[in-house]
Amino acid sequence: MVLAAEKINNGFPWYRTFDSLNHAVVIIDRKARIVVFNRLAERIFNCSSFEAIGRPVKEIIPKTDLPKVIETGQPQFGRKFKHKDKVYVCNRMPILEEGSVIGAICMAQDITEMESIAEELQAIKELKGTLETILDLAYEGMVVVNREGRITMLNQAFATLLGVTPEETIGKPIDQVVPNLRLPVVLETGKGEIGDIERIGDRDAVTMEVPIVKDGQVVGAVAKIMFRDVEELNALAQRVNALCAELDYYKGEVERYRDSKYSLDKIIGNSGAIRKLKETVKKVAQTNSTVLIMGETGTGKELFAHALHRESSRRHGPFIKVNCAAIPENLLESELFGYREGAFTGARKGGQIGKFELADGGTIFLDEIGDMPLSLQAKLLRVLQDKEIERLGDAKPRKVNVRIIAATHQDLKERIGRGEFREDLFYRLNVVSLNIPPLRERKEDLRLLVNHFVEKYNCEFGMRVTGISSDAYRLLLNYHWPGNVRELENVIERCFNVVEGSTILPEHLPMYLQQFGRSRRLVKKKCTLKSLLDQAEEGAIREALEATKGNKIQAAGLLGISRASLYQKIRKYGLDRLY
Ligand SMILES: Nc1ncnc2c1ncn2[C@@H]1O[C@H](COP(=O)(O)OP(=O)(O)OP(=O)(O)O)[C@@H](O)[C@H]1O
Repeated sequence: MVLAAEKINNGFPWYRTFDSLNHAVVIIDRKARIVVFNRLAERIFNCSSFEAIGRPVKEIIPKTDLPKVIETGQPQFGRKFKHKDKVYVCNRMPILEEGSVIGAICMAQDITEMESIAEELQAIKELKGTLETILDLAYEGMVVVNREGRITMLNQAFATLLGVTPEETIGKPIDQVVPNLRLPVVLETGKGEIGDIERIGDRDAVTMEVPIVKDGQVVGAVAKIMFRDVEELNALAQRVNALCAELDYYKGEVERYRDSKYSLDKIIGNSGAIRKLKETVKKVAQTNSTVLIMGETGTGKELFAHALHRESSRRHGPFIKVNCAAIPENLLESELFGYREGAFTGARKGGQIGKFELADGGTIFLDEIGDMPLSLQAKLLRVLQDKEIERLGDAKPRKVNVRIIAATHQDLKERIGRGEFREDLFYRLNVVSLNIPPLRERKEDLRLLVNHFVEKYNCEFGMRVTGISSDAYRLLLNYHWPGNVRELENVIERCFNVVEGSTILPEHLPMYLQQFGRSRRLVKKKCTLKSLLDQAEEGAIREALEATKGNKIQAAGLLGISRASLYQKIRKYGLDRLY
């Protein structure tokens, strides 16, 4: 820095003092020409003092107001200005000599950092204000204490419970304000306590108390009221329990009804009738037509209904089965169509969705349709025509996108004749019909079915039965199977309970089957009682020997006769060559 009037004051370079200040200093004379330009000024305005001194200040700092100070003689304090991304604050003052202005001085300081700190502080202040408002408006009561257990914050909700104002509690020890809270213990142990029931004001509240930990040290603690009243919690728990129970009920219902278990390949049978039915199912599955499945009990009607659903484009939708015969008549309507809340005494709150709505986008299987009451038949007819349902007690029609498959073991024409089934409904349902013949009319399927069930029960029982003896099979073949495939399956399952070796023998079959075989033989031959008894005895001995693989001791045991007696009878019937 160079000074215009050099080295006065005993040669001490006093002007150097300006360089040691952490302010930028610019001094001008009466004509606004620069006389002092210190080192910081040089750096800020990127101009050396050598260049600046003697030049009009406006040439070096065009925006400065310093000449105005000379004009007015008035100082300016705390003026902010920006220069190259930095913020400065400056004071400008006139320099006086004997009352007249002989120049002016400007001292500027870089406050960029302070500015950003101030901005941050402002943001924090605003955030604090917002948080305070949130805490005060919060429904839950909240209180914060410092390390000493003195209250630093208590929100309005808590204050209301205590009947005080938040302000009057600040700074007070927590145990004086809320004696029952366990905050002092939490401060001591550093462990949170959640779900305690504590008396606050005039009620038992459920609280949560947790320490505030900073750098591993407990610096305070906070308590929050989770439920103002235990009763509130009880009510909530009851509500949650009720909702869970309801959810379980619906989950169970959906699981029970939604799943269509059987595909076409699960239907066993190679008879012409079964093959043709499978072909029809594949074709019909591509349409939305209503299907009526007819057949005796146990012929596999439900199996075909499942397979039809699985083959159709609705396979990802629900498959809902309704057994019209199993549901009491007075409940069937609400079961099928649902009901509105308050539709009848005992109706669930919120009403209930019916099976038709549950099947939306999928298939509804109306099993035992022949048992549907006439009043409901009329309603079902409307659903078939309009594709919409009405919940019980609710006149608002609801569109449903459902494919209907109905099944019956009854002769519907006969029922129509007796006035028990609507003819118009029969024709609406019978758009496509599948007639499943009884097992006795397709005995060629018997072998496959037997093998299938033997395999199934081997898996279920963990056994290794390889098959059925020819005698036993003959008995099955001769039987008329009134219960069809279901009955056959039951017979095989029963055999698994009694079979000992790897083959199912006649005596493993139920007695009625064994007797059925014999009585048919006997009736055909028109024998005398004596010969009938002999035949029965011979048959029993043969079966016992077959079952025991010729072991006479075991066979005698099975028949409940002595070994000697068995030998005698073997000889009598000429069986000694065979066994
Ligand atoms: N072709 C088949 N292949 C394999 N299992 C079959 C067959 N037909 C029937 N079943 C079995 O027989 C039992 C009865 O079948 P399903 O319930 O489908 O008969 P249904 O005709 O609907 O009887 P119902 O009229 O009594 O309701 C089931 O266990 C089923 O798995």
